[in-house]
Amino acid sequence: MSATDQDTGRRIGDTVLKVDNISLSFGGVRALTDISFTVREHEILSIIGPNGAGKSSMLNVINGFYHPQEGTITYKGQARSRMKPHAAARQGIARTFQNIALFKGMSALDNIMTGRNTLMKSNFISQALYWGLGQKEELDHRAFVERIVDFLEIESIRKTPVGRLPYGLQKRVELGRALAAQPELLLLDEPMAGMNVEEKEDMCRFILDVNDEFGTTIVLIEHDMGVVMDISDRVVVLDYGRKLAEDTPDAVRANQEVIDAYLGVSHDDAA
Ligand SMILES: Nc1ncnc2c1ncn2[C@@H]1O[C@H](COP(=O)(O)OP(=O)(O)OP(=O)(O)O)[C@@H](O)[C@H]1O
Repeated sequence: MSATDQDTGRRIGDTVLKVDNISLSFGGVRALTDISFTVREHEILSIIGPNGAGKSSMLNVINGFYHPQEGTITYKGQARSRMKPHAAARQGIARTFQNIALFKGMSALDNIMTGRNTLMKSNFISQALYWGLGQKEELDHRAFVERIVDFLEIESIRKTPVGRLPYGLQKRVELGRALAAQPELLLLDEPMAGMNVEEKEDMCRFILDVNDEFGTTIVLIEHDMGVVMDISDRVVVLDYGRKLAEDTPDAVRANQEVIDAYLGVSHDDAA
């Protein structure tokens, strides 16, 4: 299960996201210090590092949840020091969260539908005025959501309230909701945390398929080194809010600083 260009026929493109000298503090806590790295179009880039290294904070800076004190994010050629999460969503950035953030009482289908919100053009007034137009848009959105349901192989649970689903399937629905926004850049925060081996294999397959079939660029945080080494084109290593390495999986695995800080010691969830 390797994600090299040769295997998948993907073409890694130019830089789509550039993180430049990002520093972020919460009061006296320095979460990120002078972090720079690039993400290329169509690649799968993993961010790894010990607990508290700043991985989730980095994703939150990329999609506008956190505003760094220093540095810039350049996405599709447009540089900014801060932006709002809905602006990031409109520009094609979607994410999932470490702890599942779904509407537990709503069906899998309706949860995935909420991912279409940023793409809905007709608001309440225009829907009232041009009922036919709003109806057509609704049908298009529903059709797209059904495609996602097919793609993620969750037909049998589409009507089930997500709170009743096993954890692995909830994670899959959350991925579906992110995909509903048709993202160009997908940020996944520990998509396989808490999963058994079989669920992890399924999720790996879906991530590779999303990347391959939709051409989606993916940045993911993952603790399972087997998964990281298998599916990543490149890996960024953080430690205490600083970048230790940005390289291919093989080079990262052989990097003595990374081994000393992270790979050489036992840590949560590491395979
Ligand atoms: N909203 C916040 N308020 C205060 N401190 C925060 C906040 N978010 C993160 N931090 C702090 O920033 C540092 C980095 O946290 P972050 O969650 O980004 O690390 P992480 O590498 O994702 O950790 P984990 O692997 O445990 O999820 C930690 O010291 C954390 O306590």
